[in-house]
Amino acid sequence: MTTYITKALSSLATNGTLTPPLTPNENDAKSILRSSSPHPLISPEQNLLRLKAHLQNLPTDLLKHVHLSKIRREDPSLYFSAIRDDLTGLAPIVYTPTVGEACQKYSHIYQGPEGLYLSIDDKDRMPEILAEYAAKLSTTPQILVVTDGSRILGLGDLGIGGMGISVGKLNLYVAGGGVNPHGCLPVVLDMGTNTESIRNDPLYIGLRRPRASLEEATEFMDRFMAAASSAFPNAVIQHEDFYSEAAFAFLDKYKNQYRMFNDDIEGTGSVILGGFMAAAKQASAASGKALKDHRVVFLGGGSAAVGVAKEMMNFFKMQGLTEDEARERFWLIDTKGLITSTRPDVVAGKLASHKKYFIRNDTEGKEYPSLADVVEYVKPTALVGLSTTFGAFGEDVVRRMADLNEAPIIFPLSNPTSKCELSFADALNWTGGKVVFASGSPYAPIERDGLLREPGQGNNFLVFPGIGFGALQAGAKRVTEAMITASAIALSEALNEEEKKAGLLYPRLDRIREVSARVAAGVVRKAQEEGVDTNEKLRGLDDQALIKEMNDAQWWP
Ligand SMILES: O=C([O-])CC(=O)C(=O)O
Ligand SMILES: [Mg+2]
Repeated sequence: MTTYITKALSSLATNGTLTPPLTPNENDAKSILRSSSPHPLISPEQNLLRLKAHLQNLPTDLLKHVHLSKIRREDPSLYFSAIRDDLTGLAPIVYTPTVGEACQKYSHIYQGPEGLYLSIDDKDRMPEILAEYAAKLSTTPQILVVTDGSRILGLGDLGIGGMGISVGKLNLYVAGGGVNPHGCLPVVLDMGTNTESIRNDPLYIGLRRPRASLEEATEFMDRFMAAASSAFPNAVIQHEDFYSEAAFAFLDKYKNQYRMFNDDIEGTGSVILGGFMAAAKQASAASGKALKDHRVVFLGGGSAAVGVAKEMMNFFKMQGLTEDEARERFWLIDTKGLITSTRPDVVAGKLASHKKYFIRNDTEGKEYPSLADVVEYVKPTALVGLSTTFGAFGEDVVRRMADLNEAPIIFPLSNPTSKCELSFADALNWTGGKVVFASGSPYAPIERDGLLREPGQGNNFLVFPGIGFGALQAGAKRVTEAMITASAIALSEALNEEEKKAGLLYPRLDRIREVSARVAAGVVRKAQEEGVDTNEKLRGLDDQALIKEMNDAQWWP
């Protein structure tokens, strides 16, 4: 068996694919038969050591990802023991950035089903298919992560390859949130893909048709949401990586109807609000500027950008600003420049509806097409990137941010690293070390001026496991906006003294279980205050007791 897999993996290393599929030879087949009963002398500890040693020998992160996926299917306890043992080291393999490459090559590295694959061709049979699937499961799903693959990280439309992201998110639900792996159901809704190279790939395992229109997709989603909520009545449904228009449309449509939330709009919004609360404090301490006077420029106009900007408005409301005043703190730039009321496409009524909220009315007919123009005009204290454009925060702009600010806040958040607007090293160099930094994908710490500088990772995995787990534990009927904001506040309060001293914006990854329990407790508390909880056992507990309940409910490998 091992030789077979080693051969397959080395073919993947040299060709980048598993083709042609290798067939085990006679000896391999014999060893497969022999290995079917457990070896009496092998302990779980030794298995873990063996897995680590094997991973070290694999030459690329993708091969490590593929090997770990196999282990997860065969032995979830070993898999999650490995992640528990070294989350910081393995998160970049099982999650971003490597999961992005795994989604791109999904049909090439496919080794068997990992969850529920639903096709738009079956849209009329959703209730039967889901009921049948539910009947076959030995445990009831608690968390569903569902994508249509239409906008995977910053990598675009990957069709059925989006399954990789549903699986990746659920890895973090288990490792970070403490959800039982048997309660996790990854789902991909195959509605075609507009990426021609994927459609024409002979190995592609999805529908070879252009992506369904939003109207067709909505019809499918309506049926899926209804059937999934009826087949798994207690589950929380997380929407992931839908393209912006669909993401907003589905969130608006379903948030008051089902126990669901959108991770890119709401999860990313929460995590950046949480990090910005710490960043703004640091920057204001350095500059003496009032917290309410921060000015935030966004590069990007997608679901994550608009979701984050809306969620960040809560920061300014906490400083006493009205909604209109809070909105005035944000300038959004999409592919056509700063979004102004006088821009020709805006005048022509062609602006996507989710961006309309942030149209600037105060630019007196002048347009600002580039980021550098906007920085000169706004003189921002903070720059947030959700543009999916690698290197979009160029040297001139970054140096200018450092001229304008004692401690410029720069958050290049696009994922994976190949789409990130600015590397941590460049951010430090071009600001002379002044930057307050968080990125979406991980960067390693860097020593500078005798200090170890640790970058923040403003990735929604710091909150979505807690949001989902909290909603589940509360038996929440809905996931309300206030519950999302509560998750951000709980995250910001989870920083311990050592982390604050080290200037971190986010808690360290090795405390993720504790942090998720706090986030979950914050979510439960807010659900109770909003009257959407149904779990009476959690009512009337003080904060410490609630956090303990969340900790105790976590699954461990
Ligand atoms: O998956 C991640 O790393 C964060 C995220 O939701 C995205 O980029 O769409
Ligand atoms: Mg996402």
